[in-house]
Amino acid sequence: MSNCRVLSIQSHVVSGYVGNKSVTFPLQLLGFEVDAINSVQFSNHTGYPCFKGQVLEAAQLGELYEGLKANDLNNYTHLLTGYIGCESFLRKVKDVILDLKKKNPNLVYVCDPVMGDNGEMYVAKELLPIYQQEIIPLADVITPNQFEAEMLSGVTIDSAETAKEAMETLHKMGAKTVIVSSSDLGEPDILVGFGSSVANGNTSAIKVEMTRIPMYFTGSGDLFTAMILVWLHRHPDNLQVSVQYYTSFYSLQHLLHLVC
Ligand SMILES: Nc1ncnc2c1ncn2[C@@H]1O[C@H](COP(=O)(O)OP(=O)(O)O)[C@@H](O)[C@H]1O
Ligand code: PXP
Repeated sequence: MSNCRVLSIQSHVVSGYVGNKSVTFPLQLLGFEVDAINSVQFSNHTGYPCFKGQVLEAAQLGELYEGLKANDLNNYTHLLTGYIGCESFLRKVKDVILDLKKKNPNLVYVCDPVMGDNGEMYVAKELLPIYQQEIIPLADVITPNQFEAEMLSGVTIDSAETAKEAMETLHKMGAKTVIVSSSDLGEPDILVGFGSSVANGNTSAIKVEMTRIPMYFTGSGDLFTAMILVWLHRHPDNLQVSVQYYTSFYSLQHLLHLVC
Protein backbone atom coordinates (compact mmCIF):
# COMPACT_ATOMS: atom_id res chain seq x y z
CA MET A 1 0.00 0.00 0.00
CA SER A 2 1.22 3.49 -0.74
CA ASN A 3 0.70 6.44 1.58
CA CYS A 4 -0.75 8.45 -1.25
CA ARG A 5 -3.83 10.53 -0.70
CA VAL A 6 -5.46 12.21 -3.67
CA LEU A 7 -7.95 15.07 -3.57
CA SER A 8 -9.84 14.72 -6.85
CA ILE A 9 -11.92 17.70 -7.95
CA GLN A 10 -13.99 16.91 -11.04
CA SER A 11 -17.48 16.06 -12.28
CA HIS A 12 -19.99 13.55 -10.96
CA VAL A 13 -22.50 11.93 -13.28
CA VAL A 14 -25.42 9.78 -12.12
CA SER A 15 -25.29 7.57 -15.21
CA GLY A 16 -22.04 6.54 -16.84
CA TYR A 17 -18.36 6.98 -16.10
CA VAL A 18 -16.61 10.30 -16.50
CA GLY A 19 -14.90 12.53 -13.93
CA ASN A 20 -14.82 11.23 -10.37
CA LYS A 21 -16.96 8.22 -11.35
CA SER A 22 -14.23 7.08 -13.75
CA VAL A 23 -11.15 7.69 -11.58
CA THR A 24 -12.06 6.83 -8.01
CA PHE A 25 -12.22 3.04 -8.27
CA PRO A 26 -9.13 2.64 -10.51
CA LEU A 27 -7.07 4.87 -8.17
CA GLN A 28 -8.29 2.93 -5.14
CA LEU A 29 -7.42 -0.37 -6.83
CA LEU A 30 -3.89 0.95 -7.30
CA GLY A 31 -3.58 1.69 -3.58
CA PHE A 32 -4.41 5.41 -3.55
CA GLU A 33 -6.78 6.91 -0.98
CA VAL A 34 -9.23 9.15 -2.86
CA ASP A 35 -11.26 12.08 -1.52
CA ALA A 36 -13.64 13.35 -4.19
CA ILE A 37 -15.14 16.82 -4.51
CA ASN A 38 -17.75 17.01 -7.26
CA SER A 39 -17.47 20.21 -9.32
CA VAL A 40 -20.85 19.48 -10.91
CA GLN A 41 -23.54 16.84 -10.45
CA PHE A 42 -25.10 15.97 -13.80
CA SER A 43 -27.53 13.28 -14.89
CA ASN A 44 -25.04 12.19 -17.60
CA HIS A 45 -22.07 13.61 -19.50
CA THR A 46 -22.49 16.64 -21.72
CA GLY A 47 -22.12 14.70 -24.97
CA TYR A 48 -25.74 13.46 -24.70
CA PRO A 49 -28.56 15.42 -26.44
CA CYS A 50 -29.31 16.97 -23.04
CA PHE A 51 -28.15 16.87 -19.45
CA LYS A 52 -29.64 18.15 -16.19
CA GLY A 53 -28.13 18.95 -12.85
CA GLN A 54 -26.20 21.36 -10.69
CA VAL A 55 -22.97 23.33 -11.08
CA LEU A 56 -21.09 24.15 -7.88
CA GLU A 57 -19.88 27.71 -7.34
CA ALA A 58 -16.80 29.04 -5.55
CA ALA A 59 -18.60 29.44 -2.23
CA GLN A 60 -19.60 25.77 -2.19
CA LEU A 61 -16.06 24.58 -2.90
CA GLY A 62 -14.79 26.98 -0.25
CA GLU A 63 -17.24 25.56 2.29
CA LEU A 64 -16.24 21.94 1.62
CA TYR A 65 -12.55 22.77 1.77
CA GLU A 66 -12.97 24.75 5.00
CA GLY A 67 -14.66 21.71 6.54
CA LEU A 68 -11.72 19.50 5.61
CA LYS A 69 -9.29 22.09 6.93
CA ALA A 70 -11.12 22.64 10.22
CA ASN A 71 -10.74 18.92 10.98
CA ASP A 72 -7.15 18.77 9.71
CA LEU A 73 -8.27 16.43 6.92
CA ASN A 74 -6.58 18.39 4.13
CA ASN A 75 -3.48 16.19 4.10
CA TYR A 76 -2.83 15.17 0.52
CA THR A 77 0.12 13.98 -1.53
CA HIS A 78 -1.68 14.68 -4.82
CA LEU A 79 -4.30 17.07 -6.17
CA LEU A 80 -6.10 16.02 -9.35
CA THR A 81 -8.44 18.39 -11.18
CA GLY A 82 -10.63 17.76 -14.23
CA TYR A 83 -14.00 19.01 -15.49
CA ILE A 84 -14.91 22.32 -13.83
CA GLY A 85 -18.34 23.81 -14.51
CA CYS A 86 -17.91 27.56 -13.96
CA GLU A 87 -15.48 30.44 -13.70
CA SER A 88 -15.88 31.19 -9.99
CA PHE A 89 -15.27 27.54 -9.05
CA LEU A 90 -12.06 27.43 -11.10
CA ARG A 91 -10.79 30.62 -9.42
CA LYS A 92 -11.48 29.00 -6.03
CA VAL A 93 -9.55 25.90 -7.15
CA LYS A 94 -6.52 28.20 -7.33
CA ASP A 95 -6.92 29.07 -3.61
CA VAL A 96 -7.20 25.36 -2.79
CA ILE A 97 -4.01 24.56 -4.76
CA LEU A 98 -2.09 27.30 -2.96
CA ASP A 99 -3.34 26.23 0.46
CA LEU A 100 -2.59 22.55 -0.16
CA LYS A 101 0.90 23.41 -1.41
CA LYS A 102 1.46 25.55 1.68
CA LYS A 103 0.52 22.60 3.87
CA ASN A 104 2.55 20.08 1.83
CA PRO A 105 5.27 21.72 -0.30
CA ASN A 106 5.81 18.33 -2.01
CA LEU A 107 2.19 18.06 -3.14
CA VAL A 108 1.97 17.02 -6.79
CA TYR A 109 -0.72 18.87 -8.73
CA VAL A 110 -1.98 17.04 -11.82
CA CYS A 111 -4.30 19.17 -13.95
CA ASP A 112 -6.48 17.97 -16.81
CA PRO A 113 -7.64 21.27 -18.33
CA VAL A 114 -10.93 19.80 -19.54
CA MET A 115 -12.46 22.24 -22.00
CA GLY A 116 -13.44 20.41 -25.18
CA ASP A 117 -12.51 18.07 -27.98
CA ASN A 118 -12.47 17.88 -31.77
CA GLY A 119 -12.70 21.64 -32.27
CA GLU A 120 -15.58 22.23 -29.84
CA MET A 121 -15.65 23.65 -26.31
CA TYR A 122 -17.98 21.96 -23.84
CA VAL A 123 -17.33 24.38 -20.99
CA ALA A 124 -17.70 28.20 -20.78
CA LYS A 125 -15.02 29.97 -22.83
CA GLU A 126 -14.20 32.14 -19.79
CA LEU A 127 -12.34 29.17 -18.28
CA LEU A 128 -9.57 29.36 -20.91
CA PRO A 129 -7.75 32.51 -19.68
CA ILE A 130 -8.07 31.34 -16.07
CA TYR A 131 -6.31 28.08 -16.95
CA GLN A 132 -3.65 29.99 -18.90
CA GLN A 133 -2.93 32.68 -16.34
CA GLU A 134 -3.77 31.20 -12.95
CA ILE A 135 -3.97 27.42 -12.94
CA ILE A 136 -1.33 26.08 -15.35
CA PRO A 137 1.44 28.16 -13.72
CA LEU A 138 0.81 26.10 -10.55
CA ALA A 139 0.63 22.66 -12.21
CA ASP A 140 3.26 19.97 -11.96
CA VAL A 141 1.63 17.90 -14.70
CA ILE A 142 -0.97 18.84 -17.31
CA THR A 143 -2.73 16.43 -19.68
CA PRO A 144 -4.57 18.37 -22.40
CA ASN A 145 -5.95 16.59 -25.44
CA GLN A 146 -4.95 18.01 -28.84
CA PHE A 147 -7.74 20.60 -28.94
CA GLU A 148 -7.03 21.78 -25.39
CA ALA A 149 -3.27 21.99 -26.02
CA GLU A 150 -3.98 24.10 -29.12
CA MET A 151 -6.39 26.42 -27.28
CA LEU A 152 -4.02 26.90 -24.35
CA SER A 153 -0.86 27.43 -26.39
CA GLY A 154 -2.28 29.11 -29.49
CA VAL A 155 -0.27 26.61 -31.61
CA THR A 156 -2.03 24.39 -34.16
CA ILE A 157 -0.74 20.82 -33.76
CA ASP A 158 -0.29 19.09 -37.12
CA SER A 159 3.16 17.47 -36.73
CA ALA A 160 5.66 16.36 -34.09
CA GLU A 161 7.40 19.75 -34.46
CA THR A 162 4.26 21.78 -33.77
CA ALA A 163 3.38 19.47 -30.84
CA LYS A 164 6.83 20.26 -29.41
CA GLU A 165 6.24 23.98 -29.95
CA ALA A 166 2.88 23.78 -28.14
CA MET A 167 4.44 21.87 -25.23
CA GLU A 168 7.28 24.40 -24.97
CA THR A 169 4.72 27.23 -24.78
CA LEU A 170 2.93 25.36 -21.98
CA HIS A 171 6.24 24.86 -20.13
CA LYS A 172 6.80 28.62 -20.37
CA MET A 173 3.37 29.10 -18.82
CA GLY A 174 4.66 27.11 -15.83
CA ALA A 175 3.73 23.42 -16.29
CA LYS A 176 6.71 21.16 -15.50
CA THR A 177 5.37 18.13 -17.34
CA VAL A 178 3.07 18.39 -20.35
CA ILE A 179 1.36 15.34 -21.84
CA VAL A 180 -0.81 15.69 -24.94
CA SER A 181 -3.00 12.66 -24.40
CA SER A 182 -3.72 12.10 -28.08
CA SER A 183 -3.49 13.92 -31.38
CA ASP A 184 -4.62 13.30 -34.91
CA LEU A 185 -1.78 14.05 -37.30
CA GLY A 186 -3.64 12.93 -40.40
CA GLU A 187 -3.04 9.16 -40.27
CA PRO A 188 -6.50 7.53 -40.16
CA ASP A 189 -5.57 4.54 -37.98
CA ILE A 190 -3.13 6.21 -35.60
CA LEU A 191 -3.38 8.55 -32.64
CA VAL A 192 -0.18 10.12 -31.37
CA GLY A 193 0.53 11.07 -27.75
CA PHE A 194 3.33 13.46 -26.80
CA GLY A 195 5.04 14.16 -23.49
CA SER A 196 7.63 16.69 -22.38
CA SER A 197 9.19 17.21 -18.98
CA VAL A 198 11.53 19.90 -17.70
CA ALA A 199 13.81 19.15 -14.75
CA ASN A 200 16.98 21.01 -13.75
CA GLY A 201 16.97 22.92 -17.02
CA ASN A 202 16.86 19.75 -19.14
CA THR A 203 13.87 18.79 -21.27
CA SER A 204 13.03 15.16 -22.04
CA ALA A 205 10.41 14.42 -24.67
CA ILE A 206 8.55 11.33 -25.79
CA LYS A 207 6.15 10.32 -28.55
CA VAL A 208 3.79 7.31 -28.39
CA GLU A 209 1.75 5.98 -31.29
CA MET A 210 -1.54 4.22 -30.60
CA THR A 211 -3.88 2.26 -32.78
CA ARG A 212 -7.04 4.33 -33.17
CA ILE A 213 -10.33 2.56 -32.50
CA PRO A 214 -12.84 4.12 -34.93
CA MET A 215 -15.17 5.38 -32.18
CA TYR A 216 -15.48 8.40 -29.88
CA PHE A 217 -15.10 7.78 -26.16
CA THR A 218 -16.00 10.13 -23.31
CA GLY A 219 -14.18 9.75 -20.02
CA SER A 220 -11.04 8.17 -21.45
CA GLY A 221 -9.12 11.42 -20.86
CA ASP A 222 -10.19 11.45 -17.21
CA LEU A 223 -8.97 7.89 -16.67
CA PHE A 224 -5.80 8.65 -18.66
CA THR A 225 -4.92 11.55 -16.33
CA ALA A 226 -5.52 9.48 -13.19
CA MET A 227 -3.29 6.70 -14.51
CA ILE A 228 -0.59 9.22 -15.40
CA LEU A 229 -0.73 10.42 -11.79
CA VAL A 230 -0.14 6.87 -10.56
CA TRP A 231 2.57 5.95 -13.02
CA LEU A 232 4.52 9.20 -12.65
CA HIS A 233 4.44 8.58 -8.91
CA ARG A 234 5.86 5.09 -9.41
CA HIS A 235 8.33 6.12 -12.14
CA PRO A 236 8.96 9.84 -11.57
CA ASP A 237 11.85 9.97 -14.05
CA ASN A 238 10.27 7.90 -16.78
CA LEU A 239 7.63 9.66 -18.80
CA GLN A 240 7.73 6.96 -21.48
CA VAL A 241 6.70 4.14 -19.18
CA SER A 242 3.95 6.27 -17.63
CA VAL A 243 2.30 7.19 -20.89
CA GLN A 244 2.80 3.76 -22.39
CA TYR A 245 1.30 2.08 -19.36
CA TYR A 246 -2.04 3.70 -20.00
CA THR A 247 -2.00 3.62 -23.76
CA SER A 248 -0.93 0.01 -24.13
CA PHE A 249 -2.76 -1.57 -21.25
CA TYR A 250 -5.47 0.49 -19.63
CA SER A 251 -6.78 2.15 -22.68
CA LEU A 252 -7.32 -1.02 -24.61
CA GLN A 253 -8.85 -2.81 -21.64
CA HIS A 254 -11.08 0.14 -20.80
CA LEU A 255 -12.10 0.91 -24.33
CA LEU A 256 -12.74 -2.70 -25.31
CA HIS A 257 -14.86 -3.06 -22.21
CA LEU A 258 -16.93 -0.07 -23.33
CA VAL A 259 -17.24 -1.39 -26.86
CA CYS A 260 -18.22 -4.94 -25.92
N1 LIG B 1 -10.56 6.32 -30.45
C1 LIG B 1 -9.59 5.89 -29.65
N2 LIG B 1 -8.80 4.86 -30.02
C2 LIG B 1 -7.80 4.43 -29.22
N3 LIG B 1 -7.49 4.97 -28.03
C3 LIG B 1 -8.23 6.01 -27.60
C4 LIG B 1 -9.32 6.53 -28.39
N4 LIG B 1 -9.88 7.56 -27.70
C5 LIG B 1 -9.18 7.67 -26.56
N5 LIG B 1 -8.20 6.76 -26.49
C6 LIG B 1 -7.24 6.54 -25.38
O1 LIG B 1 -7.61 7.37 -24.29
C7 LIG B 1 -6.57 8.33 -24.02
C8 LIG B 1 -7.18 9.66 -23.67
O2 LIG B 1 -8.12 10.03 -24.65
P1 LIG B 1 -8.17 11.49 -25.29
O3 LIG B 1 -9.21 11.42 -26.37
O4 LIG B 1 -6.82 11.94 -25.68
O5 LIG B 1 -8.62 12.39 -24.07
P2 LIG B 1 -9.93 13.29 -23.88
O6 LIG B 1 -11.00 12.31 -23.52
O7 LIG B 1 -9.55 14.21 -22.78
O8 LIG B 1 -10.18 13.98 -25.19
C9 LIG B 1 -5.68 8.37 -25.26
O9 LIG B 1 -4.33 8.62 -24.89
C10 LIG B 1 -5.84 6.94 -25.78
O10 LIG B 1 -4.94 6.08 -25.10
C1 PXP C 1 -19.45 15.94 -17.04
C2 PXP C 1 -18.19 15.63 -17.79
N1 PXP C 1 -17.06 15.33 -17.11
C3 PXP C 1 -15.91 15.06 -17.75
C4 PXP C 1 -15.84 15.06 -19.14
C5 PXP C 1 -14.51 14.79 -19.76
O1 PXP C 1 -14.47 13.65 -20.48
P1 PXP C 1 -13.12 13.20 -21.21
O2 PXP C 1 -12.37 12.35 -20.24
O3 PXP C 1 -13.59 12.47 -22.41
O4 PXP C 1 -12.35 14.44 -21.52
C6 PXP C 1 -16.97 15.36 -19.87
C7 PXP C 1 -16.91 15.37 -21.35
O5 PXP C 1 -18.12 15.42 -21.98
C8 PXP C 1 -18.18 15.64 -19.18
O6 PXP C 1 -19.32 15.93 -19.83
